[in-house]
Amino acid sequence: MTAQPPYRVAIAGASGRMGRMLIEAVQAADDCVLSAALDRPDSPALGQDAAAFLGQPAGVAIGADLDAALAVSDFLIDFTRPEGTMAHLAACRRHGTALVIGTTGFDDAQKAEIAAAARDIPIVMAPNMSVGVNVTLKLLEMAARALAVGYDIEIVEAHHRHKVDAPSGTALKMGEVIAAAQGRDLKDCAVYERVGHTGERPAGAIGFATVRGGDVVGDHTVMFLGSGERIEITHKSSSRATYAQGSLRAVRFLATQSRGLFDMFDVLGLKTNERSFSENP
Ligand SMILES: NC(=O)C1=CN([C@@H]2O[C@H](COP(=O)(O)OP(=O)(O)OC[C@H]3O[C@@H](n4cnc5c(N)ncnc54)[C@H](OP(=O)(O)O)[C@@H]3O)[C@@H](O)[C@H]2O)C=CC1
Ligand SMILES: O=C(O)C1=N[C@H](C(=O)O)C[C@H](O)C1
Repeated sequence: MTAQPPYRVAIAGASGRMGRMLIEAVQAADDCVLSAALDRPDSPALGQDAAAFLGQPAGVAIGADLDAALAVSDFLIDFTRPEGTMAHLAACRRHGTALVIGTTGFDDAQKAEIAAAARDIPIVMAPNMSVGVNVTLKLLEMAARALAVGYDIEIVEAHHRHKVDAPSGTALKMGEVIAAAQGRDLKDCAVYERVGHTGERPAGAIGFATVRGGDVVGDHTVMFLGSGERIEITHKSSSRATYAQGSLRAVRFLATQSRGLFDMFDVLGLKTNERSFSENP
């Protein structure tokens, strides 16, 4: 697609935590206009102005008619739940609408369906749209290569009490990036639970621990635990605005793509041609 500014952006999950943040970001952006705002058919928010919470109405009512919304939009930004995203994906494919997916918690079949849709439409999908987290992922790649032998790896994440999936999409992505940098597959080494008589820690495991409570926006720490030292790499979000700004960067990136599945490394120019662990022992 080659959309020209102002980009017509529809927001799904309009009354959610991220939906509101995205509406505020679109309203503040010079090169975007809010073209539609979507929520579930049974949402009490239907019919309300999408930006009423800002005290400055957008002139766009929150609706549930996906086809009507996409008919007037170039882009859809989706921060909802996996089942919502899958419905939005099918509609975007029908309409040729570019899609930014921030939702987390997809299973393998859903991920395969998203990849298949990307043969027809351009999609950016990332479990974390913030610049800081994506730079952290690059730091983790480097640390994982350098600390591949003799260091146990544990990933600890904390989020607000309303989060419904665990571990977070970001924590899983960190595990994937680390495993890949060491020439491994996370599926073969992830440990998600420990309770009772667990026995000693298996060599090579990548462990996950989850904290839920209060209003924590999103904290992630990766520990590389060796003998006599440990390295901790931490990212802490203090505002959801970073996710919204990253999503708008994804929109601008997609404006020049006709199809394909991209991530925030593509959007931020962080893709590198570093040799893999197996090529670079
Ligand atoms: N990639 C990133 O950078 C980030 C990703 N996220 C992810 O985004 C998602 C949303 O997070 P958050 O905004 O906190 O969640 P909220 O629960 O606050 O908002 C979700 C919104 O989506 C709506 N929704 C829920 N299910 C469906 C459905 N089946 N179809 C259509 N709409 C639906 C909700 O409506 P209702 O309230 O009526 O259920 C609500 O408006 C999560 O998966 C989260 O992990 C969050 C922050 C950053
Ligand atoms: O649900 C959230 O809030 C967040 N979800 C994403 C995730 O699962 O990684 C990103 C961020 O951590 C906030």
